[in-house]
Amino acid sequence: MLTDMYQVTMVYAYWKSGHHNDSSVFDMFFRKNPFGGEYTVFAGSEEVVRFVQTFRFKPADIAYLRTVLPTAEPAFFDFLGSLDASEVRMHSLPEGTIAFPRIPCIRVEGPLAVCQLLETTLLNLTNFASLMATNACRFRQAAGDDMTLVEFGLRRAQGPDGAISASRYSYIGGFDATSNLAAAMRHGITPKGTHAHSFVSAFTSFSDLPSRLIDGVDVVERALEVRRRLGFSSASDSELAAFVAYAQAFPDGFLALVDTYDTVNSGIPNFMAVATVLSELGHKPVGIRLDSGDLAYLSKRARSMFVAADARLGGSSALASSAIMASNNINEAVLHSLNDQGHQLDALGVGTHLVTCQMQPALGMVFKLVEIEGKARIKISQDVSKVTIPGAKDAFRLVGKHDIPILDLLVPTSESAPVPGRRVLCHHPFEEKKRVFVTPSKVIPLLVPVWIGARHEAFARAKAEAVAGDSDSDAKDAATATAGAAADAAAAGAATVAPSASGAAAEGAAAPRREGAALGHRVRFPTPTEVRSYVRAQLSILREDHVRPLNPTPYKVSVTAGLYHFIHELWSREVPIAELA
Ligand SMILES: Nc1ncnc2c1ncn2[C@@H]1O[C@H](COP(=O)(O)OP(=O)(O)OP(=O)(O)O)[C@@H](O)[C@H]1O
Ligand SMILES: O=P(O)(O)OC[C@H]1O[C@H](OP(=O)(O)OP(=O)(O)O)[C@H](O)[C@@H]1O
Ligand SMILES: O=C(O)c1cccnc1
Ligand SMILES: [Mg+2]
Repeated sequence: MLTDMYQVTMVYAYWKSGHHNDSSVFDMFFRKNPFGGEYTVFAGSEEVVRFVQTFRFKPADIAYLRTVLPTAEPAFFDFLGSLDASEVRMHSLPEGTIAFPRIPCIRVEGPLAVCQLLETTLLNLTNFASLMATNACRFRQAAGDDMTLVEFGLRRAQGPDGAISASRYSYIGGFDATSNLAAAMRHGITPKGTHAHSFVSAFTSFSDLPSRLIDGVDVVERALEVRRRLGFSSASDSELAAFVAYAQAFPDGFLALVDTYDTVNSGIPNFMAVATVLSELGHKPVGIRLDSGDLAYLSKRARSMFVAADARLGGSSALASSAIMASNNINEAVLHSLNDQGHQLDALGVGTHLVTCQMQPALGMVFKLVEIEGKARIKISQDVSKVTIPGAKDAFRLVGKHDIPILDLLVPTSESAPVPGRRVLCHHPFEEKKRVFVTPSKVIPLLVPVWIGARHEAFARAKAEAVAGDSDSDAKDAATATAGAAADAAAAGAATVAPSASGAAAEGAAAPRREGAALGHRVRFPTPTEVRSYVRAQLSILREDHVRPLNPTPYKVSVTAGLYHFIHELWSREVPIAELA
């Protein structure tokens, strides 16, 4: 039911006109990379497979739909209630694959009615997931590998589900931890947190502390002494009381938010005082968090204060290695600017602009029919970028010397796959003059089976047989090819599909193996950590100019010569030449 009403009304019309069982192929793809970039991290496929596994209208849904469509024939609702994804087959990019425009992220094959019904939910499950993972990946690229990145977005995210998805997919994109406990628990992400300003303001004096001791030592007295020795006379005692209370609770996890009153004259000195006592007692204080002001300047100032204080205290206080964390409306541009200013930050907490995807609030993933009853379909548009690439296709990443991907190639499923060491002509899908020969050293199949419904093979075979009796030989060939592919997959073990791009994948960037299953069977999905490593490995081998933040070079997505000519022939067939008088 998490779908648009028009899916159900279309299905009614398909059913009434006898087309509900037509064999169909849909491609889910996007046309433009987000954030002015030239790559997208595809995500959400695990959620898609989980959805398809249990796809079915419940009796209560059917009862409601009867009230929504009161004029529909009663038998339609019996049909709707009987639908599931057992005749559907789905190929997908492995979760975390770096994807490019026009490459099908998911190819869905099966009866028209069911495939149509999957559209909205599949888009809902992948659009935000992919946008979020891409956004996080850009933050990671900007921050560099050594920065600890913590997602702080729960309070600003688009509702509870937006928040959980944001945490999950920002982890995949390269964040290290989340403040969101529900997401951490559900997805096995490391939870991390500091404390808020309210914790500091909750203490008014040392008398708020029921005890001044840590390990039997009067920490207040010792901290006041360190503060004096370091020469800070205007630091807040109530802030120091709060820091002592936090240190008593977490003597080995002491991280202080230092900007409640005055970062340089109070927060940092109070942190140094408590941290010094803790390290004298054998504990290891963690560091500070800056949450306002000039974060580059304050990080550098804090680092130099730590170094100076450490020297003054005899060089064994461990202050010099304290971590400096920053938060406060950080976005990608701020991050690049902090880099330019030579910040001294070790960790960042990022909320609002990460989880709301400030630079672009949605990805335009779409779901288009590319084949029906073995006949390729094309959607024409004045805007050439919106013209769809017809027919069932596979996608391959052609990798050149030094394991660097050269381009992605769309190949009709009826054509054979490109082979390493063999030269292949790659056409721009729409611009005649743009074509190149590529001799790949490796070929990575991008679309792997993630769902083969238990009855898909029977459906495809029955369709092929029906078409065999037909006179249209084009349709016959295409349908036979579809049935053949289904049979191959079935022979490979329909009940335990083990899709893997790893066979031909570039070293270090292999998709994590996923053991899929037909309806009702148990599935092992790659862990978020495996997906995260896969994202990282691919990014590290892509040409730098494709992934740079500003004005990157587009990565090529091409079609085979056969597909190029087919697209243009079909286009001419579908759009007759206009006559002007
Ligand atoms: N050195 C810096 N270079 C570039 N941008 C920075 C730098 N330091 C902070 N920023 C960014 O500038 C913006 C400052 O926002 P704002 O004026 O709301 O902060 P503030 O007044 O210091 O803090 P608050 O309002 O939370 O007390 C934030 O987006 C922050 O991330
Ligand atoms: O700035 P973000 O990237 O969204 O990171 C999360 C913010 O949430 C907290 O602020 P809080 O809710 O206490 O409010 P404030 O900073 O606006 O005062 C925290 O101190 C960060 O500033
Ligand atoms: O743990 C923190 O410091 C935190 C968590 C959420 C939002 N802001 C800060
Ligand atoms: Mg803030």
